[in-house]
Amino acid sequence: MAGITLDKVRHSYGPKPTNDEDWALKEVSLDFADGGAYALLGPSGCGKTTLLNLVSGLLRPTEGTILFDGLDVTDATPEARNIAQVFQFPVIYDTMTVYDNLAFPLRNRGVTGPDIDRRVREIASMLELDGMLTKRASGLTADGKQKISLGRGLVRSDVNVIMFDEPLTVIDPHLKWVLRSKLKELHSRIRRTMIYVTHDQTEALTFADRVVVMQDGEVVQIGTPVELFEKPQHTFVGHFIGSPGMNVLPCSVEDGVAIFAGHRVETINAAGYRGGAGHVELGVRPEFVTLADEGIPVEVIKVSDAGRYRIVETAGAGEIIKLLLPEEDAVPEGTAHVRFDPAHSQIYENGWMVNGAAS
Ligand SMILES: Nc1ncnc2c1ncn2[C@@H]1O[C@H](COP(=O)(O)OP(=O)(O)OP(=O)(O)O)[C@@H](O)[C@H]1O
Repeated sequence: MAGITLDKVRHSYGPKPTNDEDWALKEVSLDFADGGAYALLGPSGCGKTTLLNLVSGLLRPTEGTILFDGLDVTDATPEARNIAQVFQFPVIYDTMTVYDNLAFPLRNRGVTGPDIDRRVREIASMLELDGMLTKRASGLTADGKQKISLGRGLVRSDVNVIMFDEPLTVIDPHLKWVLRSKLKELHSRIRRTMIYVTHDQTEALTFADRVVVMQDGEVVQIGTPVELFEKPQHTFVGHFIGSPGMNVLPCSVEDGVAIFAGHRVETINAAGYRGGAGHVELGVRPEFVTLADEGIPVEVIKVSDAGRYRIVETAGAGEIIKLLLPEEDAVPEGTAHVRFDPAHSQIYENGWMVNGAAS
């Protein structure tokens, strides 16, 4: 196992990067702790696969250094880095049996005898493949084949890190949540460093202890699922994580208090704001907006069912403000008032949380 460090790593696929857009990965410095479960989360094209391939050694960074347990591996091959990687689509040998597919990475590394049988059966049982070990892989469904791929990634006990690149894409939706929880359980059992790439927040938040949120080739926040929910350091994180995402409203700050639509709004961080030339916004998640007898006047414009809650979409001061209402509560008609929880309201300047690190 290994702790992995990226020190000022940048990557461009073109030969002479000059502009900001030329970098598929802008400067990234981060640590993946030994034995941690991480997710790289962000929309398509934000640089997740590029970052993963830099760690695995499939790509060499244009700039910067990659260390495994303090050792510089920037120029080391994927084989020398001793990693296992599971891709989006199954990578298996169709003509081999399920058993031989699972045993392959072990035999390839010189493992012999009873150790192979023990590991193969252990992994097959975890992935519920034990009933089909003697079948040829070609006869399996797409789900079954991807399970073999996962098994091949998990079977070796000597790897430094196991990396998953959108591994559940071809999996049937019903099986997805089973495998998602299974991977989490596997991580708790084997405590190997794992990095899981996805654009799906549910997958990231279920699997990872810490999530690395990316946008436009940059890491915007690294945090636990709770930290990303409660203290989004960037409005992008607020939008991208949560369903629905955080309300982001234009505001000003006067004497350390945020002003939205002429109303004073208490926040966790406006008191420390010294003012500047930046664009200031107020962020509050729908979970922390409530209906009140007085406050900011709004009109209810849409109500949708979300299980135990209803999502109530309101319009106030030309902005959409969403809130969650317990299903037993009555939906107001016409004009209503909303209130923001001061402990969960925060201001942002140019997208970044004001005094983020200090709060
Ligand atoms: N082989 C390549 N050659 C040139 N540009 C590339 C190459 N691979 C990726 N890119 C570009 O680098 C940027 C980051 O791509 P990357 O595949 O790392 O993003 P991603 O977040 O993994 O996206 P997705 O979820 O769609 O796989 C994108 O602008 C992409 O077009």
